[in-house]
Amino acid sequence: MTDQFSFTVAATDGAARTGEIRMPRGVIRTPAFMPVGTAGTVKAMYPEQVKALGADVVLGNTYHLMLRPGAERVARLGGLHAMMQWPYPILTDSGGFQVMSLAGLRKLDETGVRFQSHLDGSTHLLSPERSIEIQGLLGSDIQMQLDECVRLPAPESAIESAMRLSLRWAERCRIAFGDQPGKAMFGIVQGGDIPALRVESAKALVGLDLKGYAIGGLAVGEPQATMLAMIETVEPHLPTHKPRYLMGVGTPDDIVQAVSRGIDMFDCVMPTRAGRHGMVYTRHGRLNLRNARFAEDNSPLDPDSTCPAANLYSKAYLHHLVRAGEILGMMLLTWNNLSYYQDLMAGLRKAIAAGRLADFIGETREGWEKAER
Ligand SMILES: CNc1nc2c(CC[C@H]3O[C@@H](OC)[C@H](OC)[C@@H]3O)c3nc(N)[nH]c(=O)c3cc2[nH]1
Repeated sequence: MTDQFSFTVAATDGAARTGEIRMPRGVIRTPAFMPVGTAGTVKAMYPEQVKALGADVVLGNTYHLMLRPGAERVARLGGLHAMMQWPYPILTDSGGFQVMSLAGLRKLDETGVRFQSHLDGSTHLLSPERSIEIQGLLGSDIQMQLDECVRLPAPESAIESAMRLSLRWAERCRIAFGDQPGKAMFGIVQGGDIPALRVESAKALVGLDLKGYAIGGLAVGEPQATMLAMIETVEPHLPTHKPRYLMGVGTPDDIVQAVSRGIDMFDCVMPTRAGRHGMVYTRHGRLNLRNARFAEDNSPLDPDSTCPAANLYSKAYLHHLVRAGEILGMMLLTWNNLSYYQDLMAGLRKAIAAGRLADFIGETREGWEKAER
């Protein structure tokens, strides 16, 4: 049987690539932005809308879903795709990052992470094997290894031990995942802001011959320059014929910078979370619609956008909804933001295919500067 998970690079422009990941549940056009649907929903959006905007894959999260509604329950109910009415690919994170940032009492050792639920204080063990088992129960198409992500800045000793633990956990996840045609398990490169550790992590993971490689441990408080330097450090050691996923990134500028350095996949809560708080991303930059200057601005966010949230409603109305805390405000701004992110990704894919990425990035950044003035 041909392997049902394939990645094809259609064109390159410098280190940037555009291509497709083909899986049984659908095709993921890269560079891809993956809307975050942590608890089985992309907040404030209908799944049909998310698809219509151009998203080919959404994210779920082991930590949240194992606590509520529970992985075995999701499996009994037919899996995440059926529950959330998203028949396309789903990528699930392994939960480690969340445990370290959300859970109550937690103890990390070689076995895994023991923690107390932030919902009801119940105790849980998230081991590499259990994380893969949960992702399987959810029905995830692309599963992430369990890893230890260290926030930056951090002592080199902490970064080194987390990187080595993550490598040992990658091997255990690979054994637990076994051979599931049509599904994939990605390794996660760690190593903080230390180039030698980053290279060691990348080389060891590539030695496991995984289907794809994430760069983790970034967008955890470090300056953008450090994040970009680590991408440049790791990228040459990752195979060109497999996808690269930069976890938790990022702003539109982060994304264009990382795409030009060879990243294929992104996830970030920014467009959805910011939308719920009145912040919008447009071709003309970022606007805070809570600002009184919009109270009588009858112009739409972007008349040239195909998204009704951007070309139909006035800033004044959106400002009113945000100030009034109206649910429609969250819905429209989330819709606008995800639409802008997907338009940006479509523009990047097109520019790489045409060999004009540098021009596209220049034009895009010029547009952002307009609003800031
Ligand atoms: C924001 N910066 C950032 N996010 C990161 C995430 C996803 C968080 C996960 O949390 C949820 O969003 C809040 C998403 O879950 C659906 C996401 O996958 C990471 N996940 C793992 N396993 N390892 C990392 O090194 C890592 C680093 C990150 N840096």
